[in-house]
Amino acid sequence: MTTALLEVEGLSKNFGGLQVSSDITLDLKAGDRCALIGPNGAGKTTFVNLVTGVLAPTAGTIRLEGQDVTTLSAEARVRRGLIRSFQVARLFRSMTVREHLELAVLERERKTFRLFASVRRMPGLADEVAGLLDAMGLTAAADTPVGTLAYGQQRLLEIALALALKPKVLILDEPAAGVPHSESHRILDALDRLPADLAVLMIEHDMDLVFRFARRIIVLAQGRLLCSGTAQEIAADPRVRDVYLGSRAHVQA
Ligand SMILES: Nc1ncnc2c1ncn2[C@@H]1O[C@H](COP(=O)(O)OP(=O)(O)OP(=O)(O)O)[C@@H](O)[C@H]1O
Repeated sequence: MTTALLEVEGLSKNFGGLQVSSDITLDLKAGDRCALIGPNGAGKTTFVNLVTGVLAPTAGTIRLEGQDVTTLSAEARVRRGLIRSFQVARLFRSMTVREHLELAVLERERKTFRLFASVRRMPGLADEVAGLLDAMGLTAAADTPVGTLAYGQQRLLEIALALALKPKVLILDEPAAGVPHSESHRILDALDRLPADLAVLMIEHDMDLVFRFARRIIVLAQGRLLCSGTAQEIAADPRVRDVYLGSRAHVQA
């Protein structure tokens, strides 16, 4: 039996009187390809913030490789291999794709920014960055400033940056955000090349991508785990249809 890399047990979060996450229990094992879905306001972002340490839970436990990390800082969780993809838009627009990846590798090695001038002398750095560029299909864009990248390339860089931190558990937050539907196959191709033993949890609104990527889909509704299953099981589950239709009716009301 494969041991879980991430175990979440009884996780709950209240904001004042509002319960936004309710008693969520799930786990991720090496090689998992999971997606977390649910209508707007279901609590997906809150769940990710709890797991990554941005928010403190009201109740529940989070374990990484069997160790309780519930009270650890977000940074300490990153050091233990729990990585969430982050938005390139927040980075330096004039720096190139390659420079961003070099910085991310250095960050992992805990070098400081002022050593950037000597970055290229770090043994293995160029090869590691070349490998990340290749895996994410970004080699041709290596010397492009991040500010001029197309959305699809930005999303690929976000995944590459997360991989540079050598994750064990990777949380992909909307990896196809802003990417035209016709281009989402590029994201899927890159996701197919993720390290096989990585545990991946994707939060994504593009259901086509979710259904093609995930071997297990977890559905949240009103902060609770509604059900989980394969793409076929989830697509056929009337409860899932109900929560999505219910939320649309609510939005239109
Ligand atoms: N800091 C907060 N204080 C109070 N309520 C909050 C806070 N953050 C989130 N909420 C509420 O918690 C609920 C879940 O929000 P959350 O952003 O986690 O949902 P989501 O599933 O990620 O939604 P979306 O798909 O729209 O991003 C919403 O009703 C939201 O208004």
